[in-house]
Amino acid sequence: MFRSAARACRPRITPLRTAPRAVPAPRRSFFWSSSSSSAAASATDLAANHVPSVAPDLLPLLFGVLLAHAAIDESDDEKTLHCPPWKVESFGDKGFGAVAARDIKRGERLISERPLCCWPNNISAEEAKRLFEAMSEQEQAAFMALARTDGSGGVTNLDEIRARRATNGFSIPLPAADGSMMGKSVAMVFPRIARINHSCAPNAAQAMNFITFRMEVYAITDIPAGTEITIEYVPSLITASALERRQKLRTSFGFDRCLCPVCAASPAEVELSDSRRREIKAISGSFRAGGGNREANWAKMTRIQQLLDEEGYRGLPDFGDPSFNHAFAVFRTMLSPAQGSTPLSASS
Ligand SMILES: C[S@@+](CC[C@H](N)C(=O)[O-])C[C@H]1O[C@@H](n2cnc3c(N)ncnc32)[C@H](O)[C@@H]1O
Repeated sequence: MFRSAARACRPRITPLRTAPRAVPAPRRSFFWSSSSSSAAASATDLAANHVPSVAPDLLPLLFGVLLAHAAIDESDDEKTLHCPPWKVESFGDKGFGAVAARDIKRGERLISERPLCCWPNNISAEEAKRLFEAMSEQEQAAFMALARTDGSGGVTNLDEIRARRATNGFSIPLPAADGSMMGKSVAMVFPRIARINHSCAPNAAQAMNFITFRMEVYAITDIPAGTEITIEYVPSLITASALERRQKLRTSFGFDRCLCPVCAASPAEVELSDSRRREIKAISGSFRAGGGNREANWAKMTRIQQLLDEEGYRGLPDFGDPSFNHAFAVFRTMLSPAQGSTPLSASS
């Protein structure tokens, strides 16, 4: 199952789309006693982005209503909703994969897709069967058409339903009402996105949009027509050696041998890649110890970026440390200033 959710499926939390109705200024009436001004003020506060108290047995119904009415992002067009710019082709040992059907520009959204199912991460065979049987025939057919891994990792010896869920599911942390992550993750399967294979130097990235309840995939490089579109399944691979990545992919997905260009390169190139990733790990880890002046830190970040470039890694890396991830994202923003301006220097 995709474990990349914590970073790559990072939900984009934005305020509720439906603007709350303006609450009139409290007026004295027989509803409010003269001593109720504080109650009136807190009611005004509540109206802005309030999550109502809901009786538990109404939750499934309300969730269904919210899903049915969740607005489509205005920038979603028919293509990203229904017809992604890729063809599904066979890639031999990797099974099927997604190939760009036309030239794709960096930053393009390739798809915006609702999950086929949204299930607990760990379920028994009986529970999986029950949930599967509750799906429509069309949903069941789409689900069963997906790949199932028979590899040697964590997804062996599973029944047909759970094996498909494990091979194709994203484990997605749910956001809390205040925008923080609740820590509880659920498994979601997106039938078109599920055809995208993994790469340790991907050209696309995925993110869950909880407003539309759709997974979105973006190109992070230009992707020429005929090129395979890939995403990263597991977080923090940028600091892992080929062997460590193999172990992580085996445990999470049951595929033993990553056939991406980084892992399938010659032994000498793999060794070079390992040494770059070791250095990235060492430098990013050195920030945890704290200290260092701005110039030294800038130099370290610059070195990491150089190593990433040599590695052909175009995504925003997950170093396994949220605060360093954030610092590096800020560094990247400073590296690519608006056109026409001068990059900020270490001393500025
Ligand atoms: C979500 S599916 C991807 C689509 C799948 N190839 C298909 O035929 O539908 C994940 C499975 O694809 C295969 N796969 C994906 N990326 C791979 C890679 N880099 N190397 C080898 N196999 C890969 C593995 O069997 C993995 O369990």
